[in-house]
Amino acid sequence: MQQADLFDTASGLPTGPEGLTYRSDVIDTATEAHLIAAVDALPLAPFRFQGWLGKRLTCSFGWSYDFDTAQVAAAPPIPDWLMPIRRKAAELLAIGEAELVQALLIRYDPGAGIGWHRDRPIFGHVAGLSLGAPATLRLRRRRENGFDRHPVSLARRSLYGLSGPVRTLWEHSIAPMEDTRWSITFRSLTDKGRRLLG
Ligand SMILES: O=C(O)CCC(=O)C(=O)O
Ligand SMILES: [Fe+2]
Repeated sequence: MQQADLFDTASGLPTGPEGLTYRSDVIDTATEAHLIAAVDALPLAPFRFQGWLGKRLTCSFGWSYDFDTAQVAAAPPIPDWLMPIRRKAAELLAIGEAELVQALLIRYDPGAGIGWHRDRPIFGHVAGLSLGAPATLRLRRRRENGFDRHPVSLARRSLYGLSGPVRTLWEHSIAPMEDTRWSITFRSLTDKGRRLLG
């Protein structure tokens, strides 16, 4: 199996898929508690899908989006209290913060996860802050004979970024949680997204 891009050629150490970034401890514990309370105070709606993933609760700003509905619609503007997080997300992605026009807030209660998917192609860069229980972001890319896989441990209060190949060629998923996790993800639009949504 060809896995050259998963390893640094000089050191032989794994580097992970290109475009994957990660930063731990981007907020303190008081801010984490404040954000969790703020997310829980939102009108979180159960994802309409009937099944084991249905326990995921979401709220969107900028544009509403859920990975396996075909619908994208205008949503309320991103509130001020999310702006410091958006700034950190933009820093990690090395883009301007105004590019992150969409925010998706999710609560995964025990038993809730998110199945294998790539985010919709109208969206470009993705960055996500993890709150509450730690999780594993599972990454996979189809090969001729199976998959390359790269699990990423998401500590609470950490931020991950997905750009380039890990965003466009790799799928991601999160296994059903045992304890509650919240995530705050931000997305930019691709050229295609800008054409479609203006
Ligand atoms: O909760 C997360 O960090 C990932 C969410 C996700 O993959 C999505 O909403 O597209
Ligand atoms: Fe996703």
